[in-house]
Amino acid sequence: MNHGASDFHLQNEAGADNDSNDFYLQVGAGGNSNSNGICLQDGADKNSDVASQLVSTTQDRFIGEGLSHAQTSNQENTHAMLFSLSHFIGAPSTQNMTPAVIASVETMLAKWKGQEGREIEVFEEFKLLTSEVILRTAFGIKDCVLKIVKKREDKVANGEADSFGNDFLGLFLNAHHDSDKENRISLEDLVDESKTFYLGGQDTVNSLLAWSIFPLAVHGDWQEKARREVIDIFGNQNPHLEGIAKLKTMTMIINETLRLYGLSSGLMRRTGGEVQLGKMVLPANIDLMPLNIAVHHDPQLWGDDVHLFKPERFADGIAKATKFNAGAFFPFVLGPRSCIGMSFATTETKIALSMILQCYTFTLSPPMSTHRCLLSASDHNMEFK
Ligand code: HEM
Repeated sequence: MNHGASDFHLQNEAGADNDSNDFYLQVGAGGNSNSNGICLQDGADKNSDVASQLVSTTQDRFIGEGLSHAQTSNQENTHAMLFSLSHFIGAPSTQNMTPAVIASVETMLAKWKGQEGREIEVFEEFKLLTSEVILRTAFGIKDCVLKIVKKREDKVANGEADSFGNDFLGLFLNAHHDSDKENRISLEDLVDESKTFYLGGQDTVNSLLAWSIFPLAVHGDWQEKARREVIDIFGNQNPHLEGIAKLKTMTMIINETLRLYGLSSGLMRRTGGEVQLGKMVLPANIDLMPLNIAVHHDPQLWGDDVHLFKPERFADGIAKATKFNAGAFFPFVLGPRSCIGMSFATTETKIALSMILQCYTFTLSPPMSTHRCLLSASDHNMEFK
């Protein structure tokens, strides 16, 4: 379902009262310059027309059997990959990625300066940003994966380098050359994983950024709280990992954004054997689609204000917000097939939002009236001020 565009009116923080510094940003999660639509219920990877075509028609050819599509028959390899990748994408790697994210956000902000007074399609801007980040962090260079693989292998073989590199591709190459046959992945898998990471790292963070900036434009009080926290922690300096870990208000905002505008509406699962689900007995080999969006919008779990943007529900952490119901909040899924890019995604989002908040205030721009109708019609009761 596509909703229309959401436009933002940004003010340069340095000259917040100066009209000449004002400019408009437009957020359209549709990723399609014609529709500029925001989709409240579809998955992030399905938000853009282009992405949904890929998912529905060319996914296998394009993505192949990357981690996200690995079937249970591949699970041993998948688990081996998951184990090492989780470690790579988890805490240690956020240190490696921080300078790359900062450099990419700086490029974006420099471009915004030149665009003052004009409307900017923020979703497109974030798409470029996240694409650049993933290329810098995941592959280092933009060339064809196989060409890079060959180059790196040659270097290690000639003794010019002692490792395949510190990025995702280097990790995949290590797995490809693993001395233990059980853990080894084929070259084909390596290429598929690279494509999965490229797509996984781009559309998802792009959407999270666009959806996070949206309620902040609507709820100026939360925007101000977030800015105060950012300034308290970083001042006017670039974000650093130690400070990112202290961004409590921003974490609450991101969690509430993921709850309300979660990027995936449901998850495809197949029963491996007969299984009891509550009072139901499900036979083997049937497809299920647990709807995380339904759980995230269930008033019995979250209260009557379930449709309102209220980051304060996460003030004492996820456990308290969910009344200790572990299955009530799973934007990155729970269990062995959970998202391995979670830490990467949230860190990138926090860096980008911090740097935007340091420079600009933003409000919804006049064309948002269309959205007001759409949003209230869709029972989301967004409070527009
Ligand atoms: C806000 C950002 C993101 C969200 C909300 C998100 C959400 C999810 C969800 C819901 C799944 C489970 C899908 C399923 O089981 O059917 C998943 C899996 C996955 N995600 Fe993410 N993701 C995000 C960012 C990323 C990033 C940045 C990367 C990579 C750099 C990534 C890589 C993956 C991979 C490889 C899987 C498959 C894991 C497996 O099946 O074993 N994700 N993600």
